[in-house]
Amino acid sequence: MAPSLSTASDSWDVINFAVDQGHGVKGLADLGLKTLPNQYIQPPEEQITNSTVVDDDAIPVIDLSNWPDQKVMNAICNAAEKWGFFQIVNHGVPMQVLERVKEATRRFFGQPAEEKNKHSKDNSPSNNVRYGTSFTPKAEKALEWKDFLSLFYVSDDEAAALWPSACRNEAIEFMKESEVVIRRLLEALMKGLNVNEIDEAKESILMGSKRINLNYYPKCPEPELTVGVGRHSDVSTLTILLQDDIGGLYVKKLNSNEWVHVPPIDGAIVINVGDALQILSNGRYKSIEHRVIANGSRNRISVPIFVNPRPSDIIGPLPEVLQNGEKPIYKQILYSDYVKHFFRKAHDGKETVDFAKI
Ligand SMILES: COc1cc(/C=C/C(=O)SCCNC(=O)CCNC(=O)[C@H](O)C(C)(C)COP(=O)(O)OP(=O)(O)OC[C@H]2O[C@@H](n3cnc4c(N)ncnc43)[C@H](O)[C@@H]2OP(=O)(O)O)ccc1O
Ligand SMILES: O=C(O)CCC(=O)C(=O)O
Ligand SMILES: [Fe+2]
Repeated sequence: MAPSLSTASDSWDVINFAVDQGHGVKGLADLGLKTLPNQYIQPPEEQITNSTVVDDDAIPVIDLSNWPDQKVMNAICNAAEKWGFFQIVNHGVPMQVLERVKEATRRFFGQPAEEKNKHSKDNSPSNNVRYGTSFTPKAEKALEWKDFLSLFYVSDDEAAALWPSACRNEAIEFMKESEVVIRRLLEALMKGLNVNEIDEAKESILMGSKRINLNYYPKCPEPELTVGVGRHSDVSTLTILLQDDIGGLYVKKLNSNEWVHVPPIDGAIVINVGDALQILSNGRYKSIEHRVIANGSRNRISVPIFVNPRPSDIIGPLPEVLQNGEKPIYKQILYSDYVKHFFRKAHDGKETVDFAKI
């Protein structure tokens, strides 16, 4: 049972309640706490302050309505090189699909903790379905103010058997409806690297597996002391991110200490390059650090689809990128080793990609 607000202000086991019993930060927020539990207080250097945020610059917004258009393809490659992040509009994924998956996310997290916790690491019958809170609580010095459901796609049959019914159909629909645009983006990015055909092997490395996460950031007491998600880059090839209208995602500008906000645009999808594509492109396309603030007045949701190599793929700089004598800066690595390395430690900015450096 959840503690009362008066119990909550005494010393009680926050970790046991939020992590082990599966109440998550939503459970903490529902208690109406007035102060942030100590376990969520981030060190000052990780707290997000206005001093490093700039508002005179923004990630590109790219209109895909005239596909295929060389100018648009160039804009995609330039954005991937200079920002690692961009937004797309007129992308072809129907608005109703986007609305349905956002609604399903709210429905899943609106359920009682006992229901959500059936999908926790300890209770889920499969590693492919995981409900949790923060990022990797056992390895973190300070927790993050976020609950998540992470769904690794294997097949429709497996999803029908294992994914939570509160959001299963909508999550699959979003994944399927975004396939065309994912392929287009990857084709454009590959052309920019002199890869003119995506054969079977490249298809596996670029988009052989997918994971969809549903993220829930409840409103937070003392939001300035914590983070929604700490500084990290994604380990994917590309991430297709749907956010609601609240805002709070910040992206680090290349070669600087400045951060820019990613403003919510109705109907837009945020795209970012992940570590796998940075490695495949030998550093040409940038997997950029990003983070999410906690919000003191409203709940926020987001739904990233991580497009990845298959776990069994070996990834390294593509031969086409090295054909003119360019030196590889990354070694060949087994993708699942890379991902395990990422998941076993707390968020630490761009450190993960060093694991693959020569
Ligand atoms: C959650 O908050 C996040 C997430 C992110 C994610 C960003 C991405 O880019 S996700 C894309 C990742 N790529 C893939 O999923 C495709 C490839 N998949 C694999 O290689 C494997 O499925 C695997 C992920 C490595 C799992 O392999 P398995 O053999 O089953 O290994 P395990 O022992 O189960 O897991 C290893 C280790 O990782 C932890 N873990 C696994 N899955 C998740 C998950 N979805 N979320 C969090 N942690 C996970 C697991 O607990 C294990 O750690 P232990 O300490 O328990 O050993 C970005 C930002 C966020 O805030
Ligand atoms: O919630 C967001 O806007 C971004 C979340 C994120 O970076 C992630 O899940 O990898
Ligand atoms: Fe991310």
